[in-house]
Amino acid sequence: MDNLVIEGGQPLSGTIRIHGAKNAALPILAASLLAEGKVTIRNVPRLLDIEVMLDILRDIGCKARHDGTVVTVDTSLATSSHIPETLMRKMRSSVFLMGPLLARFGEVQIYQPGGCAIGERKIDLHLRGLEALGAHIEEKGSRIICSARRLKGTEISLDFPSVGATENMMMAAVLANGRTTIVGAAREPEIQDLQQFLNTMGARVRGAGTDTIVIDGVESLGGCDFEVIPDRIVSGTVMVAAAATRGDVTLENTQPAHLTSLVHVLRRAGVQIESANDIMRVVSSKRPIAVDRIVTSPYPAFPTDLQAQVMTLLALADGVSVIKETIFEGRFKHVDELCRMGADIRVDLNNAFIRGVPELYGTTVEATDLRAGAALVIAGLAAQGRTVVEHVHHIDRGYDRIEEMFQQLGGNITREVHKSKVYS
Ligand SMILES: CC(=O)N[C@H]1[C@@H](OP(=O)(O)OP(=O)(O)OC[C@H]2O[C@@H](n3ccc(=O)[nH]c3=O)[C@H](O)[C@@H]2O)O[C@H](CO)[C@@H](O)[C@@H]1O
Ligand SMILES: C=C(OP(=O)(O)O)C(=O)O
Repeated sequence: MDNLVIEGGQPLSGTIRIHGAKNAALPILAASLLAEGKVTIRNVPRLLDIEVMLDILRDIGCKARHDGTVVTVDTSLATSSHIPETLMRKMRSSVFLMGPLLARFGEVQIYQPGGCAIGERKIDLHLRGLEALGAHIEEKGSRIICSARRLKGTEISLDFPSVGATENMMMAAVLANGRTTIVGAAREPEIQDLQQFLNTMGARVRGAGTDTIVIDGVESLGGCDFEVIPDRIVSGTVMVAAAATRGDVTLENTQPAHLTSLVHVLRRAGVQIESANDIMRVVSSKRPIAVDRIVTSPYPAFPTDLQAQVMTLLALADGVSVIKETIFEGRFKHVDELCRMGADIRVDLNNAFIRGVPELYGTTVEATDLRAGAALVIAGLAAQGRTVVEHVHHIDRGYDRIEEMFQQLGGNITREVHKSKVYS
């Protein structure tokens, strides 16, 4: 397993182009299964989760290539709707295959998905939604078999605006008979991107970005050429890193409108931010100011996927900040590691009380999940001395070579590649 080695204390500066969004590309790749024809998807980042999704598509008979940032998928030879447990368990997003495979083959066999250990992450809303569309669902241990001759449009009401369940319902409903209305839908930008992709293939979906999505089923979908939106969480990570190192960084290929809640928090912390079109500039020369209360909630509120990174910034702030995590119960695993670097953070249930310290100090820390890992990289870049971040494979799920991204901005960060030992 690789490590990242960081010599901290240098302000980041320069310009960086933000890669495509993991959380948009993954459901879009799954949705490509709905097409009769070849699909070209651009701005697809080179990430572990994307590789796993392409491996699953290949395993069920599709042809899939990833050249640079362009993915081509030909689903005409897809023959199987059974996903092996080993592949299902490699990431949470394998669950996105359920809706499209059911719509296309009338049957799907999957297993409980894997993913980062950040909380319970049930899939009951996905299953209940498919049942409402007429699917018969059988659960045998971790194996789940869903079947339906043709799904039938209906009204689905989500108790919680789950991103994945909203996306799975949209993908299942596009080929259903009649109209489906999803009430209480998630409103994330990635859902709007999925709507755009489905409509480019010939679907009739509207309402994404609001809490009611209406899908009029069509008989078939065709191939298309589509470009994925920039990754707002990668943008946010870079912005926080610029602020934590008191740097001056310009982001290109970003979407300021997707980052409003983060911009508010950073401005309250005293960070200067300017934006125009798809460019943002983040400048900070002073110690950040504490932010009294941040609450993670579904979009457009503050995203859970930026909670850990912002906690690193506030660990260096002047004063006491409070962060409440309402989405995942296990998303404070970075706290112990930040404390090992000198942070003063106390957790009480889902509240973190962060008493800012003037400096963090480099040491060896472990990335326990994707965004916890990103937070530790930011801490390492801002800290005095040398930080080693272990278990980098978690970070590789969501950042395309994070060390190169920060090297471009002057960060002193390198990867130690560890080849597995061969025992004779
Ligand atoms: C690939 C992708 O897009 N991942 C994102 C997606 O994950 P994901 O789609 O898994 O997140 P959800 O919005 O579904 O989950 C939010 C909450 O709902 C609960 N829940 C969800 C589904 C369900 O059937 N039952 C249930 O109880 C979850 O346990 C969690 O507590 O949204 C999360 C919340 O913004 C982000 O952190 C992830 O980065
Ligand atoms: C939790 C995340 O992703 P996933 O849903 O793919 O595990 C994330 O991107 O921070």
